[in-house]
Amino acid sequence: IREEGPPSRAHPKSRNRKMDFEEEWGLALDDIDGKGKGVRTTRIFRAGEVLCDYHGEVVTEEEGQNIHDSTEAQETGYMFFYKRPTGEKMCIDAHLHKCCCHPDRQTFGRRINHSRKHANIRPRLFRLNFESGDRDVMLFFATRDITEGEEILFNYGVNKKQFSGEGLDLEWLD
Ligand SMILES: C[S@@+](CC[C@H](N)C(=O)[O-])C[C@H]1O[C@@H](n2cnc3c(N)ncnc32)[C@H](O)[C@@H]1O
Repeated sequence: IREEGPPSRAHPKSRNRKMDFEEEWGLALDDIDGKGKGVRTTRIFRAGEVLCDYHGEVVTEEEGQNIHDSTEAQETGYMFFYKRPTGEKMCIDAHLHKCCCHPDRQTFGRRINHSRKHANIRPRLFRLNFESGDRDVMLFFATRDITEGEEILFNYGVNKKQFSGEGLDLEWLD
């Protein structure tokens, strides 16, 4: 997954603390024919709205490549390579199912499938200030109104050669 690059909304009032935030926010994990897992909306999202982030550990491209090369092939699809406006090449590593900041729950960004032709969200890079310091955050925005129950998809911006680890049957990489 490769991309270049504030609005954030207040968290909705918590109705059920056990519910994953993103489920409450309007996203749910689902089995998608021929794609494994994917993410669907559970409410309408308006064009321009933020759906979620691509959550993971921010590392340099080189570190990301090393992790990629030493990780099982089926886990290597969970890495988002991008370039900062300053030109630095970086990677958000989400190959682990749970991250160290949310060890009790899964995040949805890593489960979003690819489509070039039917993408309905797009990633944008932000540099946000946290108590722990400034951090890169990749947010997904709706590119059009999205109805309830739609699968959310974004353009990975990769070609078949970059996915050679998965074999030659990559018709899905439209
Ligand atoms: C970031 S993961 C997406 C979530 C993944 N489907 C899962 O079950 O965890 C990327 C991997 O999902 C699969 N994938 C993504 N988009 C797809 C599509 N349009 N059709 C089929 N498989 C897809 C590929 O195996 C890819 O390496």
